[in-house]
Amino acid sequence: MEAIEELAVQPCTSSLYLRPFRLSYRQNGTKKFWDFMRTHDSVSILIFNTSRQCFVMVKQFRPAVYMCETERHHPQVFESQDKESFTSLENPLPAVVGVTYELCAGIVDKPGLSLEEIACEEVLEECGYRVSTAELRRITSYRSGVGLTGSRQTLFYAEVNDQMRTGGGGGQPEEGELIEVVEIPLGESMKFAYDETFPKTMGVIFSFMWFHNNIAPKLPKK
Ligand SMILES: O=c1ccn([C@@H]2O[C@H](COP(=O)(O)OP(=O)(O)O[C@H]3O[C@H](CO)[C@@H](O)[C@H](O)[C@H]3O)[C@@H](O)[C@H]2O)c(=O)[nH]1
Ligand SMILES: [Mg+2]
Repeated sequence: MEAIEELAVQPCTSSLYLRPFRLSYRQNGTKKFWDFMRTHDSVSILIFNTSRQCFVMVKQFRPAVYMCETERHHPQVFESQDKESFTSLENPLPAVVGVTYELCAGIVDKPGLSLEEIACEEVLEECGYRVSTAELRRITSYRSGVGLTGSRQTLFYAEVNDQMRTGGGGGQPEEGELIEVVEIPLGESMKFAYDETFPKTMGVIFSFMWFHNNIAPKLPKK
C-alpha cells in the first residue's frame, strides 16, 4: 500500500467524482456567494467481530490527506500551476502520512441499489465478510463536510463472526482499490479513538462511542 511513486499534482478541471459550483444568493438583504462541490452520498459500516471481540476497519492511502500533509511541509505546493501542467513532487513525504483508519465505506453511485445493498457490497469487497441487508442496523445519517460538499453519509452497524469471513476483502483491484483490513480490539477501542497518532475519520470516533453506549452494556460477559 505504501509504495507510492511518480507523484504529480495538477488542477482538476473535470471529474467523475466531484464538480465545483458557486451559489449566489441574498440573505437578509446581503448579497453572498458560496462555493461548494457536488459529490456522491455515501454509506459507512461499523463492523464488530463477535468471535474475536474486535472492530473490523480499513486503512487506506488518501491522496487528499497526503496533500494536506505535503502542504504543511511545502507551503508552495499548490501554487503557480497552469491548467494543463503536472507539477512533479520532488522528495515526496513517505506515503504513510496519507494513510488513515476508517470505517468500511463506499459512495452511493449505483442507482438501482438501496443504501443497505450498497453497504453489504462494501462489507464484502473491503472487509471480506458476507452480511445480508437484514443483518444491518441503521444507526443514523449525518452531513459530512457541510461547508464543502453537504453530502449525506448513512451509518450502519453489522455484527459478524469468523464463519462469515470469505477470506476476501481488500477492495476491488480492478477499480484500483488497495485496502488493508485492520482489527481494533474492543478493550483498546476508546484509547485508539482519542489517540491522535492514528489518523482517522470522525465516523470512527462517533461510532465507537455509539457502540460503548448501546451495544457494549448488552454484550455477554466473557
Ligand atoms: O478521485 C477519485 C475518487 C474515487 N475514485 C474511485 O472511487 C472509489 C471510491 O471508493 P468507495 O469505497 O466507493 O468510496 P470511499 O472512498 O470509501 O468513500 C468515501 O467517499 C465518500 C464521499 O466522498 C466519503 O464521504 C466517505 O467518507 C469515504 O469513505 C475508489 O476506490 C476509486 O476506485 C477514483 O479512482 N478517483
Ligand atoms: Mg471505501
